[in-house]
Amino acid sequence: MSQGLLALGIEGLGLNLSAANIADLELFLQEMGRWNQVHNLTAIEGEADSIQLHLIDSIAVLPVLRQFLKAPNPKIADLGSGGGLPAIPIAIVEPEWHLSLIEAVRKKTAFLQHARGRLKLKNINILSERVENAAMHQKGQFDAVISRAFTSLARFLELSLPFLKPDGLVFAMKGKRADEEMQEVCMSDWRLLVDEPLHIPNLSVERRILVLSPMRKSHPSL
Ligand SMILES: C[S@@+](CC[C@H](N)C(=O)[O-])C[C@H]1O[C@@H](n2cnc3c(N)ncnc32)[C@H](O)[C@@H]1O
Repeated sequence: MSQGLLALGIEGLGLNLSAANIADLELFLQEMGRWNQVHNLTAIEGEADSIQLHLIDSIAVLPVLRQFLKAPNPKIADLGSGGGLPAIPIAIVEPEWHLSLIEAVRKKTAFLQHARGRLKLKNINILSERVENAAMHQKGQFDAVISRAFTSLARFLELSLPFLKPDGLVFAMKGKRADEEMQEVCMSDWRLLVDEPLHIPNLSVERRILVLSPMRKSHPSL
């Protein structure tokens, strides 16, 4: 087992990760690093540990997801998945959950397909298209929609709505602009269930998770 993620304090998240989980997370990081050099998948640069910190950031939301997603095999859509964050780390740690990764840029979805094969992940599905398009053929199918660094909160909520089952929830991973972004959301359309700070070991920037449910319980065109 590599010391990389352990040294960065991944165990401090209290997720009870197995040795196999950590090995798979490390393998994902290696593959991402390798593809990044050639294909410039992410804008992540600089300090050697930065990709690891993005991964830890992605799984720090798991306690909140576990608290709300009680069905045995919840279906989750990750909008604007990029190089697979947060969906791939979540899929590694929660093999019974089903994740659909929606990403418009083909070189990114080529990497996601590669990672799926390399990690033998049977619980992810990759949609190489725009979210707006995927919404038309995936209506009302998801227990949850999540995103990280995708778009403004108001736009994310608007794009999420068609994907949600009647009791579906939206999980927004946000930074310090969350309050500003909340101002743009029409709160007669959405109920804010959770707004919690996330503590990410070794990451000083502010992280928050917002959980919202739509007031209108199903999409009008369902
Ligand atoms: C800043 S990246 C974040 C990627 C990843 N979620 C992360 O946290 O590293 C935003 C991603 O959203 C994708 N994207 C933006 N608008 C999109 C749309 N309408 N449909 C699908 N993907 C989109 C971009 O191609 C890009 O990969």
